[in-house]
Amino acid sequence: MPEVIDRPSKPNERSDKSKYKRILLKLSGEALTGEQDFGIDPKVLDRMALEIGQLVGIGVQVGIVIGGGNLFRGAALHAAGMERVTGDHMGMLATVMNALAMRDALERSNIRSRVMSAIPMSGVVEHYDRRTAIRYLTSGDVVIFSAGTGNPFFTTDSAACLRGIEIDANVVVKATKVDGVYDKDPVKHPEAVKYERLSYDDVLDQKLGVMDLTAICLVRDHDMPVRVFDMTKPGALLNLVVGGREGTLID
Ligand SMILES: Nc1ncnc2c1ncn2[C@@H]1O[C@H](COP(=O)(O)OP(=O)(O)O)[C@@H](O)[C@H]1O
Ligand SMILES: O=c1ccn([C@@H]2O[C@H](COP(=O)(O)OP(=O)(O)O)[C@@H](O)[C@H]2O)c(=O)[nH]1
Repeated sequence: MPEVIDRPSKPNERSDKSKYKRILLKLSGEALTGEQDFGIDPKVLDRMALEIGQLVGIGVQVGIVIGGGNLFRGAALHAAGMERVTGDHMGMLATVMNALAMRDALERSNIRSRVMSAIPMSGVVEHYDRRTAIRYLTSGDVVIFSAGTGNPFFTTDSAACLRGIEIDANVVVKATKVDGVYDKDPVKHPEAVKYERLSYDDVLDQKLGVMDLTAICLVRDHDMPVRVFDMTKPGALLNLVVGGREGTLID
């Protein structure tokens, strides 16, 4: 008999409070640095765990893709003289470290969670398997997808869009340091104007830098909506998931 992988389960019984049943949350590695210069700030992780716990509490299934930019980025290592593919491998391994730290924070908050890796790492984390991931999500576990896509020359934004499409999430939610997509980088241009809503083609045509263009092409081809919001704003994630107007919607 074929395996049933998408049956309703207890955690979803309360998802009527939420606009979405299943989300893919992209967390940037840099956000984990918090007040520090490098690495992982446990205080930031604890706050994120609290916010993710609120979603689980209303029955939302949460998949997470975590970046590695707080530790290593392939492009930066390459610019400093390292071979690019080696640099990208280091970047992907950095995302596994962040995922372990995130799982630790979630579990300290009594939120059941799993880490899967696109690169096999027996004894440390499970190897990514889509059907298993969907089973975990359906049973209410948070699933952290680490090691990006498993391939060099990609980013964790692309990994987030890829996993979001694969697990049939209702939306990809990108957590950043800015509160949405602007007509130009708001960090460099304080006069930049924020968009409430944009089409995929608007982002591509205007080359808006909030997400890499490979990722945008992928979500466009699969009609996967993306919401970009400010993770440093307390309560923003929950507000967005219950249908509040947070950040910018790309669809
Ligand atoms: N048009 C834009 N709208 C919003 N943010 C933008 C735009 N162009 C560039 N950015 C930058 O993109 C960053 C968000 O992307 P993110 O992936 O979280 O950061 P990083 O690439 O440093 O990991 C913001 O901090 C912002 O400075
Ligand atoms: O599918 C992937 C995802 C990530 N990376 C590498 O991992 C690094 C960390 O990811 P990213 O820069 O996307 O992290 P974030 O900006 O979200 O912290 C990247 O710079 C790449 O070097 C990769 O090679 N393939």
